[in-house]
Amino acid sequence: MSQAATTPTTPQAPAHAGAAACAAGLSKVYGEGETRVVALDSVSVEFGRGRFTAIMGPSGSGKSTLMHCMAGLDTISAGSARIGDTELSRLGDRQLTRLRRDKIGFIFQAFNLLPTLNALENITLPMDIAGRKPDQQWLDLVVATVGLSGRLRHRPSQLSGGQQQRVAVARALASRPEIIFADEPTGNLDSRSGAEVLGFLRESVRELGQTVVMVTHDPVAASYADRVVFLADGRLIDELAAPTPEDVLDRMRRFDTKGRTS
Ligand SMILES: Nc1ncnc2c1ncn2[C@@H]1O[C@H](COP(=O)(O)OP(=O)(O)OP(=O)(O)O)[C@@H](O)[C@H]1O
Repeated sequence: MSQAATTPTTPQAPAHAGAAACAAGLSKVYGEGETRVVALDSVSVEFGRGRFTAIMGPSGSGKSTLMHCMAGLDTISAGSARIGDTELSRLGDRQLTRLRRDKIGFIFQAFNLLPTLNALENITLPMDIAGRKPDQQWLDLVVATVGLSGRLRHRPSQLSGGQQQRVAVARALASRPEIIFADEPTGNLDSRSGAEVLGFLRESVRELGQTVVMVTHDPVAASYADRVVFLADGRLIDELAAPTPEDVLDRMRRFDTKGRTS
């Protein structure tokens, strides 16, 4: 990565009780010698409880790496990453697996549903695997919120792309995780289905108090969030509150210009 990264505008963010997740001085280095890549360079950020945060930045800026490190899917090289009060670097593999299962919901670009199970079975699968009984009232609320009540017996192949992603959203919400990480959740959807899925994510934050962190390239998708944080060259360089698509686009253009002239 370039050494000429822009000065971070966000102050070092210490862990505090109100954050669903937080990173402090988080660095991630891949490879060594000539293949060494600093994917994250001392990133400090908090993801507030009950808030919807979008992570944006150019290709290769470290968005997925940040998400993977925060979700315990990848190890960190320096600094700290916490989910709630739990410091991830202190956990062994089995504890990390349990943490991901019990505290984190995931939504990916590919819906990752099991084709032989119907919508309801897909939604409750992670809890079935964990041997946990779903809270029926909560499950009913989640299913109603994402508008799937009439589709629960359908298999993924009998659902549209947007409906399949809504099943994935419901699956992520079903266990009431501490935090949901979504990686380009609308990347495979047309704009109308994408808007629906983003609307449901937004509603899960507003109505159900869920915490959502979403990686996206799309300024319109980012505008559904309460806050956008921007990465460039592995550093957190800026953030926007209550973003409109125009604000986000404008900010991205400015970074582009800086990148070309520096
Ligand atoms: N497993 C890996 N081994 C080596 N380098 C990696 C690995 N994963 C990511 N990188 C490098 O780390 C940097 C950040 O990658 P990352 O995938 O986090 O970026 P991104 O912002 O999510 O990009 P995109 O928008 O293209 O998905 C890139 O330079 C990438 O090449």
